[in-house]
Amino acid sequence: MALAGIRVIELAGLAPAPFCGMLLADFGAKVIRVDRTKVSMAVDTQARGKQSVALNLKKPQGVVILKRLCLQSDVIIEPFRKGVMEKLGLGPEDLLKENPRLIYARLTGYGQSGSYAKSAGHDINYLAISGLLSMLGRSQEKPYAPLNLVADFAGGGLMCAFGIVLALLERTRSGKGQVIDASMVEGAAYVGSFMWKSQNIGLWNRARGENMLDGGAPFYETYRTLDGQHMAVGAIEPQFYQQLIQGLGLDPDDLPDQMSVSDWPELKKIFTEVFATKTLAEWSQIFDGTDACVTPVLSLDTVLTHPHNQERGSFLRDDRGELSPRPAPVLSRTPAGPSLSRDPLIGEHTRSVLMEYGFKSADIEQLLSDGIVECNEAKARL
Ligand SMILES: C[C@H](CCC[C@@H](C)[C@H]1CC[C@H]2[C@@H]3[C@H](O)C[C@@H]4C[C@H](O)CC[C@]4(C)[C@H]3C[C@H](O)[C@]12C)C(=O)SCCNC(=O)CCNC(=O)[C@H](O)C(C)(C)COP(=O)(O)OP(=O)(O)OC[C@H]1O[C@@H](n2cnc3c(N)ncnc32)[C@H](O)[C@@H]1OP(=O)(O)O
Repeated sequence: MALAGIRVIELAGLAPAPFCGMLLADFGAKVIRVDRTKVSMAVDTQARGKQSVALNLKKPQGVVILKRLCLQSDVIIEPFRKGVMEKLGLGPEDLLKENPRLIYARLTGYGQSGSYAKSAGHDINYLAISGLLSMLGRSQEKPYAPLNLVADFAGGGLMCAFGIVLALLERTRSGKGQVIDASMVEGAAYVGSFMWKSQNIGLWNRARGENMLDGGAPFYETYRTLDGQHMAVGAIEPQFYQQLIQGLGLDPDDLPDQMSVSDWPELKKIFTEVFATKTLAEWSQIFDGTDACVTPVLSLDTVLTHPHNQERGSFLRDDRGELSPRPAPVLSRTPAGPSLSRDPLIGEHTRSVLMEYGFKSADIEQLLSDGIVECNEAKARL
């Protein structure tokens, strides 16, 4: 796998950093998640392929252990508010001094500088400050955040993983690590570059929800079917739009022009009425194999049974039968090899990881009895 041999220390966080760690693990990195002690249940739902060490960083010995782990690792991902790591004596200066090859990734909402740097926040706040939230939502309605996909995952976890891979690549030339300041506000805005750079071609001239790609156009919309499901329509280009009209059984001569914006509401009404006359299966049969750009809106439960997804093996089931997306993209020689085993329990690998990093058995027992680290091997065997 592409990242085989890379060791990553991921300090446990909420959603973006765990996703970043999972991406690296899927592509072969050894990812050790450092959890707090005295926590009963992991909230990391993106723990595929990771190991867990439970370590109390509020104790000086805990800090020493983390430093030792970082000394023999390639990457650390920290998901805390600005200043937290420095307060613990684990800031970039401390760790890079000891391991100049270390890549120190700081995944935060607002970045390491600026007046918001120390403020709490979540995806919706970062999306708001990025400018993008103002563009998301239906006509005449308030802005609407599309789950926590854009800032947490695209602009946050994924962008941070990109930064880490860039830094690893650069290190092969310089031999040096570096600090990555991954701000979700900036990551989200960057993912949205198209929105800034396409303003001068008139794509966003109208109010929110009234443009071509934000729900304004009848040919870029979802429609309810007879059986209460939905079809997605993305027939932008005239030659594809023509196939949409044909599939709907409409006569183009009876309809206003595709690009007549003032007629869009009327055209939407017509499409809505027609889509409501057939089931999702019937519409799929009509449009599959055409270039009308019309597809069924699948649920998380039905993706697996769709022929295209089945043919490509786009989703996988783990040992417990849970379904999730296969890692993307697919590399021809060194594809990802996601773990199919259950997620780690908190502290399940404390002992084995510490041994691997050179700690002696007796020292580990002492750390356990002092409450600096915790083990959950017994629970894991149940
Ligand atoms: C929209 C998403 C978030 C969705 C997440 C939800 C899925 C989950 C959120 C709450 C969860 C539920 C809840 O936990 C209750 C249940 C728990 C149960 O176990 C499971 C079920 C639950 C219902 C559970 C279910 C779900 O998991 C939830 C609903 C996002 O937007 S995520 C993005 C958030 N933003 C960032 O990540 C940006 C950077 N980070 C920050 O800005 C801050 O970290 C943040 C997120 C604002 C949190 O601030 P907080 O004050 O809590 O922390 P920090 O200031 O960063 O400081 C961390 C302190 O912890 C100490 N520490 C860290 N590691 C250790 C250690 N190993 N040992 C000892 N101490 C440690 C560290 O030193 C800091 O201490 P100080 O405060 O003293 O400096």
